[in-house]
Amino acid sequence: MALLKVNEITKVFGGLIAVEDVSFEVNQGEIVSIIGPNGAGKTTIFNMLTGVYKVNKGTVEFEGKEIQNKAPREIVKAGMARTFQNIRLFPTMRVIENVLVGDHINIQYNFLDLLFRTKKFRKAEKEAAQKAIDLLESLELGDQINNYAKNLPYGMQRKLEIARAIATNAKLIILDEPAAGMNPQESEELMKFILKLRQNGHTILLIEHDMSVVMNISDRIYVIDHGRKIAEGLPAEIARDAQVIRAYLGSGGVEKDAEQDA
Ligand SMILES: Nc1ncnc2c1ncn2[C@@H]1O[C@H](COP(=O)(O)OP(=O)(O)OP(=O)(O)O)[C@@H](O)[C@H]1O
Repeated sequence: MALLKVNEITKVFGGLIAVEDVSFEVNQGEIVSIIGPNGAGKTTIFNMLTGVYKVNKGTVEFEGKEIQNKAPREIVKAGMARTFQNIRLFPTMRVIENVLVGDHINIQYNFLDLLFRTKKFRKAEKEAAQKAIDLLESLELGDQINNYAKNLPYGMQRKLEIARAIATNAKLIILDEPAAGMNPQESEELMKFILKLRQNGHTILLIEHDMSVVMNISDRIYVIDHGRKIAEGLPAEIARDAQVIRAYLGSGGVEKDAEQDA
C-alpha cells in the first residue's frame, strides 16, 4: 500500500483551474519529486496535501485513510509534516528549542500538569529534550544544539527546519523548494542531507526548481504543467520525455537546466 495516494485532486480559484485531476503516489522509503514550470500548480498541490487549501474534487489518502480537507494540525498529527519555501524558524530561539516546538504536537500533558509542573510534565519534557538531542545528533547538527537559529548559516537553517518537521514524528516529510536561494555548494550539502534522511528510513516528497538536485536524488518524478500531470517516471525517463522538454522549452529543456544548475 502506498504511504500517500493522491487521486484526481482538483483546485479552482475563481475561473482558473490551478490543478486538474492530478494523481500520484509516494511509497514508504522513497524520494519523490514534483516538478514543473513556474505557475504549473505545484505549490497549490502541496497546499491541498497539507490542509492549507480545500480540494474541490478528489481524495488524498495517507496510510489508507482519507485526509483531504482536514485542518493542517490534524494532518501533521496524521504523520505528514512540511517545510516552507521561505524558512520559518524561530530565529531568537536555540536550535534545540526549535526542534522541541515540532515535537510538542505529540506531548501528552494537560494545562494543569503545565501549571503545577507535575512529575508527568517534567518527565515528558525531559524525554522530549533527549529525543531532540538524539535527532540533532543523527542529523549532524549536534554541535549546534545551543546556538541560536538566527546564527546558523543558511544551509544549516534549512536542515534545522527539516529536523523540526521530523520531530513531529512525521512519516512523510514534504519539502517545498529546499534548495531555493542556495549556492551550488549548499545544494550539494542539501542533497547529501536528503539522501541521509532516506537512509535513516524517512520518506520524502519534494517540490524543487533546481534540476540537478531533482535529477540526482529522486527515485521517481512527476511533472505538472498548466495544472495537469504530463509525465511520470524515473529521472532518466523524465529528462528525455518529449512532452516534458516542450513544457520546459522556455528554459531550454530539463537537461540544459540540470547542466546550468550543476
Ligand atoms: N490563492 C490563489 N488565488 C488565485 N490563484 C492562485 C492562487 N494560488 C495559486 N494561484 C494560481 O494557480 C496557478 C498555479 O500556481 P502555483 O503557485 O501552484 O504554481 P507553482 O507551480 O507552485 O509555481 P512556482 O513554481 O512559480 O512556485 C497559477 O496560475 C497561480 O497564479
